[in-house]
Amino acid sequence: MSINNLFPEAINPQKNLLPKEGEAYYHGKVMDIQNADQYFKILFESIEWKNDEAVIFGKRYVTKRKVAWYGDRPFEYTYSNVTKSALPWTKELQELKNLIERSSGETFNSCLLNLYHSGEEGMAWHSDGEKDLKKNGAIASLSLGAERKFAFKHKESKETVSIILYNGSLLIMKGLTQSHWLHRLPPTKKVKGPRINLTFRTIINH
Ligand SMILES: O=C(O)CCC(=O)C(=O)O
Ligand SMILES: [Fe+2]
Repeated sequence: MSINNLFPEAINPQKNLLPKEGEAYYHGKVMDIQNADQYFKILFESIEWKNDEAVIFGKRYVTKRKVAWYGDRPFEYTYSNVTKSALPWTKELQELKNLIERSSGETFNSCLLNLYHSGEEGMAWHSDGEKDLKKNGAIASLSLGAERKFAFKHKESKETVSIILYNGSLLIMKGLTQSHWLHRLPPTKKVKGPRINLTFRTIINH
């Protein structure tokens, strides 16, 4: 396993982190710490956070991690077998969407937010290949709050790539990434502070 960005000067948003069959670009920090901390605080207080639910083999699970779903229109989005309707953008989410669109050169029409209260909450291996998402569309992941490790694992070869997601940093996944790679946010006892992650996405209507 390799940690690609131990040194911030080595961060290159043009460099693909994945060795094959996908594209992931780490932009590092796209805002200063003061801004990142301010956005964290506002989102923590103003977003309609709900515990995530998942129905797996008919059994309902409730996670400690909280989630929220916003978008251009009240898109219905099925995530972990649970369908949610998107809420309208708040002022701050609209600002962050604009920033992320300028930084990435991509456009997005929705955002899934995750709130991890501490390092003990994470997200298991998965890919974001839901049928409502634009196929091979970009997903932009903005991190606020505690720094966390993030890992990719190739579905066949099992090779892994890991990075550290800084406060105020942006990661873009696009192309074949979701078809060929899993990703996760590993839980860790070392991180005590909370983190908010925003994944901007493009939903399509069928
Ligand atoms: O919190 C993260 O960095 C990952 C979130 C994620 O993978 C997702 O919401 O699909
Ligand atoms: Fe994901």
